[in-house]
Amino acid sequence: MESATKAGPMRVLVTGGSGLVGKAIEHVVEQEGGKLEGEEWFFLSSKEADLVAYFQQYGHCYTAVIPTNVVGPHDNFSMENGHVLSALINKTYQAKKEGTPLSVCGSGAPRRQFIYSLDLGRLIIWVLREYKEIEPIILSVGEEDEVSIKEAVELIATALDYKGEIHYDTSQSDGQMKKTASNAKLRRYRPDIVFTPLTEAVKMTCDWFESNYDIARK
Ligand SMILES: C[C@H]1O[C@H](OP(=O)(O)OP(=O)(O)OC[C@H]2O[C@@H](n3cnc4c(=O)[nH]c(N)nc43)[C@H](O)[C@@H]2O)[C@@H](O)[C@@H](O)C1=O
Repeated sequence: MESATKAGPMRVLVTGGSGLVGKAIEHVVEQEGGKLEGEEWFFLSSKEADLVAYFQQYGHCYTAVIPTNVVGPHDNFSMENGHVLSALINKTYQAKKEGTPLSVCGSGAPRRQFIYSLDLGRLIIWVLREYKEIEPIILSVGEEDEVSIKEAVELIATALDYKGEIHYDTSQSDGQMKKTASNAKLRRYRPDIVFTPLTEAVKMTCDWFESNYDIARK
């Protein structure tokens, strides 16, 4: 850590700990233009955020991003502890294969905003290069793009061509009904941004899961 801080100018960014965000950044850097010369990036998971003080001490520029729920390839698709859409993609895939009903936790009524991981990766790279504030920035689709879990389940069923029964298990927790986040600050900086529509994001993630079933985390 100490030698890293002494290596020269760098940007430090605190993100959530999710593996798919790292993969998305890797992909964006490889496919859409590598690191510029002289750029040093350092990512901290939110669990390591206390290290921020360490970087401040050495005068390095840091900031934090706050993404909302994420969907995309390379996530953990575990039915027990995956993020909601990834867990549901795997559950739907298995239900189709086994001819069993799809079981969704809770009523399906809670609402969430989902950002496609590659959109998030692009935004994180923009933050590293251009965003100079220390105050965190929410990286999210708009409030108008919030969907219910039930609507998201229907997108997955269509993408995977699942025509079986969908059971909403209300003995399981709904969690928070809403966590609506405003992307007004992001919009002020980046009025040009066009987010991948959720239908496409879900379809691309389902296609990736089906094609990479053997290697997917699950
Ligand atoms: C990024 C994000 O990652 C994590 O969140 P998450 O698990 O992806 O999603 P959540 O907690 O925002 O919502 C899940 C909603 O969806 C329903 N639901 C239905 N069926 C399944 C299911 O099969 N798995 C899961 N996980 N949820 C299900 C479940 O009842 C609830 O209403 C958190 O660390 C959160 O703090 C955070 O920021």
